[in-house]
Amino acid sequence: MTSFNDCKLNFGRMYTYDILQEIANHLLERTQLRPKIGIILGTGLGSLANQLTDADYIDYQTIPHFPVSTVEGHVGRLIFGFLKGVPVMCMQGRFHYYEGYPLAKCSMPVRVMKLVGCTHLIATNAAGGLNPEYKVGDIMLMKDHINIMGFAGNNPLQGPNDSRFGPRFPNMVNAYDWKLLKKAKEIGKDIGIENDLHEGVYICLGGPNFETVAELKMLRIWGVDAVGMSTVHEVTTAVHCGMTCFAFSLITNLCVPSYDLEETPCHDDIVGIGKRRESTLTDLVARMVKHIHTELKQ
Ligand SMILES: O=P(O)(O)O[C@@H]1C[C@H](O)[C@@H](CO)O1
Ligand code: HPA
Repeated sequence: MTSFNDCKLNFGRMYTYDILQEIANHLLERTQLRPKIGIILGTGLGSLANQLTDADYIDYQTIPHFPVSTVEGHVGRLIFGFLKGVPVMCMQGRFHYYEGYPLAKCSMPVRVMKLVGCTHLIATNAAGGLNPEYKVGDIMLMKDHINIMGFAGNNPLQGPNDSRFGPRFPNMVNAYDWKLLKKAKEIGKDIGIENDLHEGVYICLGGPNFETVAELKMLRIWGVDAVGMSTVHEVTTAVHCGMTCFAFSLITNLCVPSYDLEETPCHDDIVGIGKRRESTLTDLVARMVKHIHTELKQ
């Protein structure tokens, strides 16, 4: 018979407050930096980390209780460094549900960010563009998400609630900070990408398969603009523990609900688009980081 403890393990709830504090303390011993901003780099977006200076690199496998990244394009290390002079904590590689990790484990690093002292989360991802106006290489600022896995009873906050992180029933209205969204649109204009910039609704599916035509048709009716396999559980966890969130999707492929397609999504192409858009994405993130840093000082 399955015991309560087995359930806790199965659902990734081995990440108690004490364990997460142990991880955070371990990290704080390995770096002098005390960042307020945590960044998660999505598929193909990892090279943004190359812009960090005076950095401390901490491989996931050297951190107690940390999982490893198993997906190509996700290096698997934490980087504490300066992005254009602002200290940040950056995940170069994230954890996905399809890798076999429970959602609470996938989003565990967000709680570690919180315990390290981060007040803000910037999450990025590669996603398929379902909105017919989107082009490959566009950026979709996330204004909202649909937590379909949560609808199906799979949520990173499931299980006993530890109120040191947040309330039992957190509010998800305005999960994505509208002031940061507005700022990102201004920055988009400043750097001349306003024609490639959208705001929209993201959905995280379990993956690892891409979607069927029938699924894409359904998601369009639901008002989804971009389809991916991450971020929602990370943002849910961040909002629960009171972090301010900003997130965007790089549109790496088009999700066309048709059976007559010459091209279908492919992971290698998805990784490649991130590399192609590296300088724009770095510029956007760096300017957002600078803005948040300035706001925090006021
Ligand atoms: O980590 P993200 O959400 O950026 O990765 C997306 C979803 C899959 O992991 C992968 C598919 O190529 O890219
Ligand atoms: N579907 C789901 N996840 C994705 C896609 C997609 O088309 N592209 C990048 N991540």
